[in-house]
Amino acid sequence: MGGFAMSTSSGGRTGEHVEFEEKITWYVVLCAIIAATGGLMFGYDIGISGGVTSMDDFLRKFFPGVYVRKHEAKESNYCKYNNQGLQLFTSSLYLAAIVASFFASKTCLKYGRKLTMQAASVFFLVGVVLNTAAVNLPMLIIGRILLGFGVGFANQAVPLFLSEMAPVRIRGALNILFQLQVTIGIFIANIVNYFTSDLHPWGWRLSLGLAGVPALILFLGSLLITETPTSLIERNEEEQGLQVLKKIRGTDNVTAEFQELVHASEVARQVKHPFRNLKKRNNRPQLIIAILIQVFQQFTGINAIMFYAPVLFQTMGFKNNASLLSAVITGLVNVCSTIVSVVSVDKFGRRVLLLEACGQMLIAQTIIGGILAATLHDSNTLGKSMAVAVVVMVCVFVSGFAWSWGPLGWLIPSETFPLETRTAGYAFAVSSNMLFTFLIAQAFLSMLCQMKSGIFFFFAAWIVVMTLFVVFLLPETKGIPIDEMSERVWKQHWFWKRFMVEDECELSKMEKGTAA
Ligand SMILES: OC[C@H]1O[C@](O)(CO)[C@@H](O)[C@@H]1O
Repeated sequence: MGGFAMSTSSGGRTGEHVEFEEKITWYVVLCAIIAATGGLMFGYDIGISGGVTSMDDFLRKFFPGVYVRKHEAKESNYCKYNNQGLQLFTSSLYLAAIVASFFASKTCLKYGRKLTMQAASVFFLVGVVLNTAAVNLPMLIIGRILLGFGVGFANQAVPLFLSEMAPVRIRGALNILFQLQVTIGIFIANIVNYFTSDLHPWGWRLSLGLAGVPALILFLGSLLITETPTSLIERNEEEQGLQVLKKIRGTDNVTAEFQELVHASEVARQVKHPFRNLKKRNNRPQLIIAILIQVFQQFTGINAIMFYAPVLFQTMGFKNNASLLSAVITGLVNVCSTIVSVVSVDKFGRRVLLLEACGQMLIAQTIIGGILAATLHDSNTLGKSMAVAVVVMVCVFVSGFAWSWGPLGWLIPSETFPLETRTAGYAFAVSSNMLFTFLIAQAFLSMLCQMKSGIFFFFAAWIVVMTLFVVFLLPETKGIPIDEMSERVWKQHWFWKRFMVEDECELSKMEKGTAA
């Protein structure tokens, strides 16, 4: 088995340190890249809706009222796109994904991560067909709901798959391949929109139809990849789990890691109701963090920019093409900065990236808000230099987000839950992301209309809150094997350790119960 690096990391579940031998094999990297195309589907969708909703042909067909308003000079730019139906087009996908993530947590547990990914691609493909052929609003929205099922299933299965496959030493990097593909998806979508906006009257159909490409890649690719050893062992296929572990680690010497996985799955098997178990005190730290990190990710205001960048730039007085082009630029910054995260997250750790980015995003949001407040009062356009300054600040904001809250919102929840609550706990992370993505998608244009430039100060205030959250409540998880998090992270943390005490009592009760 080919490998391109040799690594050992410490393992051992009760404080004793056992060495894991693990090569980083090409096979593991290939599986990770294929699985991460789930992120491409999600990202393409995020990027495509903003552009499509600013295309005249699309508006004329499905939202004629908005079309008329867009071209009336008297309407304030801030309110042109304020239409609940239009926002529902963007946000219905996320509503569906909230529900889907809970179903997906069950399929992940029962049928595995791989099958859940395949289901995701099938939902997505059917949704794409409906969207591309849409002749009326219901068809469009039903298509979006199916896409939402696809996204919910993929976002649940893919990051878990990546964290479980990864050798500890590069767990952060491999997991971030998911978010990297999200950003690539957004970027490709921005470029597609830039070209299709000139194809009248069917350019929007092409934009929506091309979403089928990543879904097809995920479907075909998932036939080639393996299930994770964790999931195999969890489903009583221990022998196969052992073989897969040997294959992905590139060595036969996997006994220590295998034993840890078997132990984790034995503990997990005693838990009959993972969702009920999540309510226990000792699971609270992971759950609170998984939810908050996703809520905060959305309250950075990222999707105000991702969904509505073209609309936002038009609000600032950019012409149609200039605003689509600016969205392409921010999309590129998003991809490149996520690569920074891939190479630095396992070196500098999670907290450093999150905190640095908070400073950067706070400055950018405040400056954007300041410029808009100062210049967009009387006229509907920014001067040239101010327009450039806004685009630069949007890039500063996006880059900070892209090497921190974007990827780590998925990474941290996927690496902190013990196996017995992992899929259930992770479903809360996914659904919180979807819920708050939905809220921002649904509310942003109305908020922009009401609060005008104040909306940027609103997001800036949240960034202050999330900085405090990281400083005081978020422990570092870099380089720690997932099944040792409880010992080495939660029980050591100044605040969260009080939640873990009960764990000991319960464990000993449980052990006595099994011994009796
Ligand atoms: O890259 C930006 C994108 O990343 C996400 O936060 C997902 O992690 C999306 O909500 C956002 O649109």
